[in-house]
Amino acid sequence: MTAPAQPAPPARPRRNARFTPVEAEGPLPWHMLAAVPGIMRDALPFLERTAARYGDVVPFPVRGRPAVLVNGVAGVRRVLQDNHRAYGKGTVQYTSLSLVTGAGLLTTDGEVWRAHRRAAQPAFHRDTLGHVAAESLRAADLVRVEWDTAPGRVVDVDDVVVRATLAVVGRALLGADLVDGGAADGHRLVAAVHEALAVVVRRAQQPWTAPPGLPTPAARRLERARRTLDDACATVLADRRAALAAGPHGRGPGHDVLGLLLAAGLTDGEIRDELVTLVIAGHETVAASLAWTLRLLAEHPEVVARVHAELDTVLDGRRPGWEDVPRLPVVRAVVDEGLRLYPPAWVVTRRALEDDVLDGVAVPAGSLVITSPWVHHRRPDVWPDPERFDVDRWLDRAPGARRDAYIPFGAGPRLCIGRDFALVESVVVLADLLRDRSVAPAGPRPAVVPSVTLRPRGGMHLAARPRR
Ligand code: HEM
Repeated sequence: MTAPAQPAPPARPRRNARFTPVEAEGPLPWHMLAAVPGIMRDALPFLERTAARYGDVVPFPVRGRPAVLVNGVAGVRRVLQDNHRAYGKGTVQYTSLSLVTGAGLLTTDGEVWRAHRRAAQPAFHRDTLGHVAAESLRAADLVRVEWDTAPGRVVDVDDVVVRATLAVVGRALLGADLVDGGAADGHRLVAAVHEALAVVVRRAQQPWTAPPGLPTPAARRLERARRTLDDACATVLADRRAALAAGPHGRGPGHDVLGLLLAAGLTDGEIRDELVTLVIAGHETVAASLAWTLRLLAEHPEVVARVHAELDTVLDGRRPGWEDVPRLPVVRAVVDEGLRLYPPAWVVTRRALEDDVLDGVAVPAGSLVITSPWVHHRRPDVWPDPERFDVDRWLDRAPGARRDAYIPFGAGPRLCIGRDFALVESVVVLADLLRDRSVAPAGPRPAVVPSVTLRPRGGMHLAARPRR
């Protein structure tokens, strides 16, 4: 005899129904209010807690257009890849960034984006990145010199890699020396980028800040920083035009990104926006990744020993080159694992242009959709013991589910144009630095400051030790 069917328990009313039309549980306004000071200090634990408590689609209780945190592997994949046409870049994150970058690849949509991406793409093709490896060795030299001359061989790695990676972007993409050359002095350029981004981040965190155009102190700082960036770009462009007028030069107008953009007929204003975008997107991201990865290595001498064994076998004492990159799987696994735990682009946002359904939840057109590589890379169902720095995740196991749950460079058509550039640079810099040395912590692991990228609070002080 079968038991009589039990009536289904009445569906529990959604506690946040008054505050969001998105039919999933999420925090209530007073939870958000209580969380604000913590979010302002460090948004990452809040995002982690929220995802762990509410699941794959979490609406926030905001007035106006809904805001949803999307954590599910399928949901994030749908936003960035499978249904990418239904999502645009009109979010606070990107409109604030465009105050500095203008309408560059990171912030634009539609035809302008497509045309500029098509024009720039050949400069980033995997087969053309030999010069990135060569420039990365010069970057490693910069770090090496600082390390070898610093008292106690302790340096703020973060400070030096930011300048080193700026030099790589300048020379590899624009044929310009942004650190020691005439375009701008590196410290000033780095300071201008930081200044501009600090204002942008504050704007993104506090949507109630003064409208652009009001002469507030922050607006004046932003304007000064923009002028430094504009001057550097104008110098780079003028130098290239002068060189072209003087006859064929070096890699010519058609090969590096500046040459490609000129050849595609972009206006000076459009080129300025793309150059600022590439300088901003292309150096602090790689620098943050290198700084955190070196810190993880400093805490894991057993992994450094495996790196040393690989470098001894493959390089036998010489410096690494581009052709070595595929032959260094352990170094590459270190880079991949570093990017998993410290994805510099820790949040990626979109505006829903149409109604959609994400992980079974209807998300209306106009919603702000927030995805977080930081949260995604810590899903315990995909990444067992997620906080563990475990390079064997990349060496021993088939990609399986982790392929879709690993998004340090985004996914789909808006995948980072500089992905392979960054990977070549990171592998070559790490291989060259570790060839003859180890790293050791000089103090506790710094706190993470989730700004435009993940910055180490107070810098990243590490000691270099000669190899035993
Ligand atoms: C570890 C280093 C890097 C990380 C983690 C990173 C991360 C990302 C992510 C997550 C996106 C997608 C954003 C979105 O979908 O909204 C992106 C886009 C982009 N990145 Fe990177 N990036 C890195 C290095 C670079 C480098 C080296 C360059 C250039 C030299 C670069 C240039 C760009 C540009 C131009 C875009 C916009 C692409 C488009 O939408 O067409 N990035 N990056």
